[in-house]
Amino acid sequence: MQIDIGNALAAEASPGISRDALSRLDDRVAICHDRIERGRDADEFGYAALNLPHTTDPDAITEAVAPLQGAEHVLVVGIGGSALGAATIAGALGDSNVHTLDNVDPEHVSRTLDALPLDDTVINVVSRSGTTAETLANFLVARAAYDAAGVDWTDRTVVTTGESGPLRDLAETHDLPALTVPDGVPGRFSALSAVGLVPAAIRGHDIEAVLDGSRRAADLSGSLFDTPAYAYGAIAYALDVRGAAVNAMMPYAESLEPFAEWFAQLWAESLGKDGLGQLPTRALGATDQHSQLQRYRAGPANTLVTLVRPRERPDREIPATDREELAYLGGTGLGDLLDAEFDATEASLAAADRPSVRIELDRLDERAVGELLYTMEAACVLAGELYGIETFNQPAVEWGKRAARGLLGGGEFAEADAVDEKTELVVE
Ligand SMILES: O=P(O)(O)OC[C@H]1O[C@H](O)[C@H](O)[C@@H](O)[C@@H]1O
Repeated sequence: MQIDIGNALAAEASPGISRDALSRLDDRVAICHDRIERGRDADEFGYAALNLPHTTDPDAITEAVAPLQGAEHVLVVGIGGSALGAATIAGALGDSNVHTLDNVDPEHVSRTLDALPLDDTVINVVSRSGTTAETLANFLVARAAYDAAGVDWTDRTVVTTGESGPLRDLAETHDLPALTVPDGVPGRFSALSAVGLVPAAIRGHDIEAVLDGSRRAADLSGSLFDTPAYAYGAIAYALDVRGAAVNAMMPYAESLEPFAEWFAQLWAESLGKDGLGQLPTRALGATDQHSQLQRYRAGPANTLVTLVRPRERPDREIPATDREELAYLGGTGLGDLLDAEFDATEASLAAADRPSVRIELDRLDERAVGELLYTMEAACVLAGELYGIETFNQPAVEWGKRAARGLLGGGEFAEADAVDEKTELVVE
């Protein structure tokens, strides 16, 4: 994997960072790196996630799910960090048989359950805390659908959860295979544990190769000039403090769309604190060249565009045509066209002095997705150190969770009272 930060330099873009400032920033990166390494050595909360490439045991996961391997479909019931890692891995591997129930939109849940052959679908219910309302509600609904279809859900359910809690108890009651979310690993940093890997293992993907790829990125040095993760984290931070408050994640591969969603959670929940942090937005190349690119290039100069692509992909030829105006397309591939669009977008941003970063993966496979996930996690941890914020908590999100629970009568939560204090100015 390669990260090219050339188009984020001040000589090319505004906001951008000068080479001198980048060298000075590298001194701070070295200090942050020491902090990160201390955290990793002590397996401190959050920092422990950066040890997962070495601490996750792929054989234990494969063994636990062995009776369920070969299932045609996997339904992940989880939300946020308990769903997006698995979706990213399955997406990158082009596996459309890993489905996610995260939102509690009743129409979507019904449509998903109705479309699946439940007797050939494994449920992987995932919740670190074991208490998340959306996940538990969707799990109860899914179980009822299995019952209604005369399919025994207890034969087809794997639980991934913390050491204790309601889901752990449920696994014990029904003697379900249960994997543990490792201690010290927040949900959004857990993709390289059982949380992200169980669905891939059930579907027969090479999860050892995912971990192997992540190990390629896990050798962090103290300099941004030889650690791609630090280069990305440092550049994103430096451009944010110089005015790039938005980070548009724009992969040029449909199968990386879930990755952009995963990245958005990682970046927003980890770094959006104390009035700081970039707003991650999601875009898809080439589709969004025909919509959002207008804003990136000619709107307010507050956006860093992160372009991601595989260097190699299976191509599909565009048939030749005798129509003269289409002749340039004939005989090339759709992939060639996509690559040309990628290069054109990058150049068009540079020509307008707008910053971008180019991330290139060798190809979309297990190793590449492992490397990409780890790189972004380490980039995020570094950025958190540079901002001087607490990267691994999410108090603003917890506030909303408590308010919703209070409203549903799930306990006394002061946050729920705020709902009655809403100011209205209704126009009909
Ligand atoms: O894994 P769970 O405990 O169910 O949590 C699922 C999600 O819940 C919250 O919204 C947290 O802010 C997320 O970081 C977390 O990923």
